[in-house]
Amino acid sequence: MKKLNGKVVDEEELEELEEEKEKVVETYSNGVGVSFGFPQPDQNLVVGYALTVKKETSFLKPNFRGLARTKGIKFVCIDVNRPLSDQGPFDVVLHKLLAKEWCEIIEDYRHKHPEVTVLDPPDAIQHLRNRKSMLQGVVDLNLSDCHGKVGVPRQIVVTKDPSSIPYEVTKAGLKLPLVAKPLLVDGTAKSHKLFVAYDQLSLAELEPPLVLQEFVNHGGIVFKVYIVGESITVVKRFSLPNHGKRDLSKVAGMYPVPRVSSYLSSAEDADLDPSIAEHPPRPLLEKLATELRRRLGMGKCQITSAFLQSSF
Ligand SMILES: Nc1ncnc2c1ncn2[C@@H]1O[C@H](COP(=O)(O)OP(=O)(O)OP(=O)(O)O)[C@@H](O)[C@H]1O
Ligand SMILES: O=P(O)(O)O[C@H]1[C@H](O)[C@@H](O)[C@H](OP(=O)(O)O)[C@@H](OP(=O)(O)O)[C@H]1O
Repeated sequence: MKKLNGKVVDEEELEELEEEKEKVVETYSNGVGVSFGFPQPDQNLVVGYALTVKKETSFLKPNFRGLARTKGIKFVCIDVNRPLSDQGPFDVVLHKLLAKEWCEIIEDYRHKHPEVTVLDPPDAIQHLRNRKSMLQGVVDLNLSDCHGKVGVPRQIVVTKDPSSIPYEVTKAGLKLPLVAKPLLVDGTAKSHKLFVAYDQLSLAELEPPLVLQEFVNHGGIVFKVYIVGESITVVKRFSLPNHGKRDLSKVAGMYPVPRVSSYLSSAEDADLDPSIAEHPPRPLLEKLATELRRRLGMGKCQITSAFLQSSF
């Protein structure tokens, strides 16, 4: 463990943050249409934030703070060791801390300060902490007549006894290769550690709780779709390459997947086959956004050019 800006971070986290600092980052947010009452530039809006060091570093970058300042938005760090009501006043409280005690503090604050926009109310995002429940709103989407379809890869959840995984996979009829993902999503590096498994036996080496998802060939590109209020932003990222039937007979074992589609993997300027690189059609995105807003109140999803057999 080491200290950064007075906060304790583990070695892996620190390494990631330092790597990140060296990279030039583009801000792709256009801020258009954000619906929770952003002020005109001559007004002031105070956003209190409570974030991990990792999130503060990746999100509150100097260029983003600068852009916000020009729009009259000021970010103020919340001291989690002091009562929240003694701080501020805030127009917005932005937080991504998951501890139970913190969630209770935030809920209490929301009730005492209904005039403050809390992003996000813990109850509203609870289902996003689990890779099974986060897909629930997508599983039963019925987007007919809008230039595509949206679905979820076939998957099972394994909560215990890794030695039973090969049996469970056979029982569910899942086809190899499989993508193994930690079930719980808590913002740690561990929760983003994915593996691709090419044979049944190696599956027993995995550490539950996890989801095992069929690998969906999609041409090595994903589109991340960010929906905030009325605004829909699509970015094109590199992804895992297709696997062929022939490769499969030669490959065995389990392979860790790096953060293959992070913002460092932008494919915006790559020279790609138009059949995989063209953005998903606007009517599909708009319908998807409408449905996600209705069901979840917000949305971020990933879709591929095969649009869209899958949303992972
Ligand atoms: N079922 C799948 N079939 C093929 N590739 C997949 C599948 N699931 C995930 N991937 C690949 O792995 C990447 C990461 O998957 P996922 O988004 O589920 O994990 P994550 O840790 O939340 O990643 P991110 O930080 O990019 O949001 C995807 O962008 C995609 O490239
Ligand atoms: O930057 P994009 O491509 O949108 O991917 C995000 C992931 O989807 C999020 O899950 C990451 O947040 P968490 O690490 O808190 O889960 C988030 O982590 P970050 O905010 O620390 O960059 C990103 O990696």
